[in-house]
Order: sequence, then structure tokens, then C-alpha cells
Amino acid sequence: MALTQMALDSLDFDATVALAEKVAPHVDILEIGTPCIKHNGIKLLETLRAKFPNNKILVDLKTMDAGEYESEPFYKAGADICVVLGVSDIGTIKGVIKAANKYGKKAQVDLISVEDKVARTKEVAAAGAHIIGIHTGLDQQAAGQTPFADLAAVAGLNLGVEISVAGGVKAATAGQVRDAGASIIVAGAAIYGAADPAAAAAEITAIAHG
Ligand SMILES: O=C([C@H](O)CO)[C@H](O)[C@H](O)COP(=O)(O)O
Repeated sequence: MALTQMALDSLDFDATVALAEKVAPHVDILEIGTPCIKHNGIKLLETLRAKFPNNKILVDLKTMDAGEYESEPFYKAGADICVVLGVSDIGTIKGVIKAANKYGKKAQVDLISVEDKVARTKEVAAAGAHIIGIHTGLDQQAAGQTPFADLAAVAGLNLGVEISVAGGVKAATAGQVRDAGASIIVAGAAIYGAADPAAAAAEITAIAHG
């Protein structure tokens, strides 16, 4: 059993809200993707928070510095999860964890471009990170990479932290991701690029929850 997260990666405010309206009943977590939050800001989080009380909301800040200062306003505005980069200083990561704990929410550490993912996972788990993000970014996907080997290495540590997996996941691979130990399965393009995003979201959620 894993939760599903839909990545809203459009730059357009109204299109993002309209897509969220279609998919929200069919996923557990709505993600405001990095390009989307940079373009639209905290107002979009406030709008989605008010419209979708039944979904968790992740804000993919990909914070690199000033962890507590940058993330606290988003937790205060209703984010359930904020993302900090695993390549950032441990003080930055601890800052986001501190802000999350202050609001009873979660901090996710994204391992994108981290060289030694196993060592970093152990370090941030010991620091209190709630979720480890295994993430093959869009540019890495374009170069042919996938998240599966990293997922196996991190899940094999059995540290008891939640594991989120993102990077081109679709219905055909969601079962493999779930069975490999993911707690959260992220899908962006597989949902927003589908002819029927609601149906695509429902299909992936059925697999994730199975
Ligand atoms: O985080 C993402 C990417 O780095 C852009 O910021 C995507 O939201 C994430 O990769 C999920 O999207 P898909 O890979 O299209 O499923």
C-alpha cells in the first residue's frame, strides 16, 4: 500500500487549479511542482488549501539555503510537506525539519543529484527527516535515467522513514515502485499528459493502494 501524489507542473495558475479539480478526488497528495510554485508563489498554495481540504499538499520548494526561513511560511499557509534538497547543507535540512515539526507537518529530503544517496539518507534520517525523496528529475529522465536502482538501495536500509518515488512513474511501473518499498508514488506527466487525467490518476491510485 502506497499513497499517490500528483505533480502539478504547469506554470499557469488557473490551469493548475482546473487540473487539481479534476484529479484531487483520485489522489492522496497534490504536489505544487517547483516551476509552478516559483511562478505562482504562496497564493497558489492558499487557493489549493482552501479548495481541497481532503488532500495533503506538498510544496516542492527544493530549498537549497535558509531552510527554516524559506519553508516556515508555507507550513503556516497549510503545506503538509515541504521539500529540501539533499545536496544542501545539513543545517539547511535541519531548518526545514524544525519548521515542519513546529507545525506538526513533514519535511522531505530530495536526493536528486546527491552522489552518495545511502550515506545522505542515513544522515538526514538521523536528523529527523520524515520522508526521503528518490527522484529522477525531468532532465535526468530525458537522459534516460530511472529511479529504480536508487529506490532499491534506500529501501534496503530499512530505516523506518517514508520513501517517496518520482521520475516518470506511470501505471505500467506503479506496481513495481509500490512493491519495491515506496510509501508515496508520484506521477506528473503520466496524469497531466493523459487524455483523461482523472481516469489516469484513478488507475495509478488503484495500483498504489492495492
Ligand atoms: O519534481 C519534478 C521535476 O523535478 C520538476 O520540478 C516533477 O514534479 C516530478 O519529476 C514528477 O513528474 P514526472 O516525472 O513527470 O512524473
